[in-house]
Amino acid sequence: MAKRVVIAVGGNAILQPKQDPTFEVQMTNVQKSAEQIAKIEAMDYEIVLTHGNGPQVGNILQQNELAKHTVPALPLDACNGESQGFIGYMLEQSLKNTLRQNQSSANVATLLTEVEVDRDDPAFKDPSKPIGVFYDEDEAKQLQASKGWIMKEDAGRGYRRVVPSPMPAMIHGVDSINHLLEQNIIVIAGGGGGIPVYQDEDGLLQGLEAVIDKDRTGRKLAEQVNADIFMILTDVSNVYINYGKPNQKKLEAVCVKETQKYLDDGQFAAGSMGPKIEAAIAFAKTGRTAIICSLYEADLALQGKAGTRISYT
Ligand SMILES: Nc1ncnc2c1ncn2[C@@H]1O[C@H](COP(=O)(O)OP(=O)(O)O)[C@@H](O)[C@H]1O
Ligand SMILES: NC(=O)OP(=O)(O)O
Repeated sequence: MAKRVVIAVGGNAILQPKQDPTFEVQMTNVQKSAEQIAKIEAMDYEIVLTHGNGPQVGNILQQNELAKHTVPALPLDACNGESQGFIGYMLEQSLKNTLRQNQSSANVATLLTEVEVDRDDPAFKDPSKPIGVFYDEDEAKQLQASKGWIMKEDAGRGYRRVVPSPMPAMIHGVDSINHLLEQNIIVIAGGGGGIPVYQDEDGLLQGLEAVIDKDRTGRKLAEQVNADIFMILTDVSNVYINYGKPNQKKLEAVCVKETQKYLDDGQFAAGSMGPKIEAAIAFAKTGRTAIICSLYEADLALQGKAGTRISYT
């Protein structure tokens, strides 16, 4: 029986911080990512693919704000939906073309995914999710004063606007995902962490203005579709301790207890590797394996030849 993997691709797979955020640039990046995902498909895995949207949803929000005097602005949950749609389109088309070239019989489907969160999640009072482009300190101060945006420093890379980022509690559409996987279809779901929603007093779904972390949603998705492996693809080959220092050491196979200790010791930056490690630990606690590795070594990592593997013991 084919093994099931949930793969979360990082922002760099779609747009790198210094790149111009044109559609063409993002499409070129996505095409390279699709070639890597197709290698995993060729290894006979059932694949659920999820992805970030921080730069894209920030840019959509800004487009809305700039045009609001002529076209009414959409709320952030609708912007999340837009970003799922256009990133899903780029991924789906690139994957279909690559699979066709590889003469694979697999197909691809993108699902718009709502994710339930707690309306009273404390994250709504403490925005922390960086979105959109980077600014220097002076620009950040000006934007904070003129537009009322909340600006925070993002992992040593500059200042960005931040929005609330509640925890994902329940992914919608898992039955559909399971059905598609059984039909040899790669499913793109939970993009941008999913569209945050809650159930109101009448049991009706309503959108919320927030951006969920895609690694957290990826982990939840992996649990809900009963995946064998949860994989986070990013722009470093491994997780390191003492990262960036002369004595940095790469982690290859680590258990939950050891990884938790490094996390508690502050080895993983809050806005970047920290959430990935938290998600990986949470998944590994279910007794299955989480992998963090480079997008370009994903196939090797699944064979145990690259990346960082986090297991319960
Ligand atoms: N301990 C660590 N080991 C490896 N990378 C780390 C560590 N701490 C921070 N990082 C940073 O995490 C980055 C990946 O996180 P992030 O930029 O959020 O990725 P993505 O956009 O791919 O989700 C790496 O480029 C690296 O600079
Ligand atoms: N939603 C989300 O986590 O996006 P990024 O990975 O691009 O920050």
